[in-house]
Amino acid sequence: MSAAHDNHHENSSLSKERTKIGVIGGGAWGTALAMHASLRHDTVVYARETEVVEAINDPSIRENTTFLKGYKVPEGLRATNSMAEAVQRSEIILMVVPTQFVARTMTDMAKLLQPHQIVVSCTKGISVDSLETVNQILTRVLPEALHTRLAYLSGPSFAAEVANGNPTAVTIASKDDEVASRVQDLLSTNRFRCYRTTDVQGVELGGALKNVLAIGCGISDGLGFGCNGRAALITRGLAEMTRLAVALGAHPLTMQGLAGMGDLVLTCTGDLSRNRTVGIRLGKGEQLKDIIDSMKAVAEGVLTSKSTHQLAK
Ligand SMILES: NC(=O)C1=CN([C@@H]2O[C@H](COP(=O)(O)OP(=O)(O)OC[C@H]3O[C@@H](n4cnc5c(N)ncnc54)[C@H](O)[C@@H]3O)[C@@H](O)[C@H]2O)C=CC1
Ligand SMILES: O=C(CO)COP(=O)(O)O
Repeated sequence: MSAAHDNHHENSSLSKERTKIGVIGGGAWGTALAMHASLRHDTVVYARETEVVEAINDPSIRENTTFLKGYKVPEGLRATNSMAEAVQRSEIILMVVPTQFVARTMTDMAKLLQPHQIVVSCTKGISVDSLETVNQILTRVLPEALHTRLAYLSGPSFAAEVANGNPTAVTIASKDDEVASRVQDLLSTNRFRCYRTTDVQGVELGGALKNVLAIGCGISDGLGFGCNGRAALITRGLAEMTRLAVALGAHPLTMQGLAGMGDLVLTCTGDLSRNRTVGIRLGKGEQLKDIIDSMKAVAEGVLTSKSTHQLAK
């Protein structure tokens, strides 16, 4: 099967191997992925916020009450305020911080990493300052020995649904297929199906660009434009995403997979989307600053729309 597609992963080959996983970032997605990983592996999540660590570890709470309220974490999951603890013990490190903090966080992490470890970015955005994708940031700030140890997880996956154990499928991208395959093996379960590809650029751009269109669809819905308008935005939006991504080196078929169309449809239609919610509120007449100020969570599409505009020009 072509490496540019989501490669099918047979259920029968689900591995039971156990390893150590560290998750960097205790927001909604970091927490949901840590909850998922802890069902199979010895997992520690690093969070900056003391209250997040305390609430997850407190036997009477066992929830990330700040970013993912309402979902009890599995028994084995532990949180820490020490990045070194989460990184140094782990074979796989899931990096789940918003785009604007990736460079700083990974510069701190660089001195803790060993070349046998694998770093999986689960972030979806394009830097507004440098117009870099996360892959470009990581290859700039991490030592060369780690450049082949990088992977990217993307696709339609609301944190709350993963935390709830709902069926989900994602794509794992790495320029080194063995690295993608290792991550695929270790993260797959019968409720969380991982496909894989070597098209890092396509997977990253799909995940970043769909957030911009989700804001657009939200605006359309907020204005009451209805289903016709939304379907037009999704369809023509996918064509625009594909043109930009291909111009930047992506494989066009990646945009038809989970990290492209899959996540675009989810985020443009699903009411759990923060980006879509920002758009709906804009469409109803609120000011962007007021919307952002009222949110604890990040809506990556706001800054990525600026980056995308620059890249398109
Ligand atoms: N929430 C979701 O359903 C999904 C989110 N993602 C992506 O995951 C990434 C992280 O998002 P969430 O976990 O949802 O975050 P969130 O919006 O729930 O929480 C904000 C995060 O930003 C971190 N943060 C705030 N200030 C910081 C700083 N100065 N330095 C470092 N980190 C700081 C917080 O610690 C927290 O982890 C984003 O790129 C998002 O697009 C991807 C798939 C699903
Ligand atoms: O990327 C996501 C689901 O795949 C989450 O989207 P939002 O950030 O818009 O909530």
